[in-house]
Amino acid sequence: MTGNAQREGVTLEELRKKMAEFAKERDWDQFHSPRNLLLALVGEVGELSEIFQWKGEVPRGLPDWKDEEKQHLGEELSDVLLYLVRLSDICGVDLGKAALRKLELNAIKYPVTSSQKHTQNNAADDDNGSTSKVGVTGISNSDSKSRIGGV
Ligand SMILES: Nc1ccn([C@H]2C[C@H](O)[C@@H](COP(=O)(O)OP(=O)(O)OP(=O)(O)O)O2)c(=O)n1
Repeated sequence: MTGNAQREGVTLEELRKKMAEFAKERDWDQFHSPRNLLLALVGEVGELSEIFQWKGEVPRGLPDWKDEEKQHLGEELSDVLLYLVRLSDICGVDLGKAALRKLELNAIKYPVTSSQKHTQNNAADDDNGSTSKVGVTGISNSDSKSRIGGV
């Protein structure tokens, strides 16, 4: 099995258990309070932001980035994820379940309109791969009138 295949199989539950073990082995449970973990999470989001700071907009897939830069990005994304998983655990929230439920709520709040379906079909046929603003933002014209500034 390749490294990639292994990584694809990682579950939130595995990460939750590993973070719990990591803290226990070091006697760090005492420091992993909800507030401390939240602050650590925000700190790591700051470190993640620094990677993109002053670069302007960058294309998807980061084609011009060096391997070391992408590796660093992966490390900061991981720190954010690991603290988020640990914070959820310490707060007694099943993050996977909560996220699936939130996706369902999002789908109800932002239903796919027939015009968006039409746009997506057109985009699939479009050799340039360009999509309309509706497809890119996920906000339909009618939604945007009521939601921009009001969400
Ligand atoms: N009390 C702690 C300290 C660290 N970690 C774990 C979770 C993060 O994945 C990582 C964070 O480690 P650092 O605080 O050393 O942060 P960085 O790895 O980002 O290092 P630096 O800030 O030097 O770039 O270690 C943890 O669980 N609990």
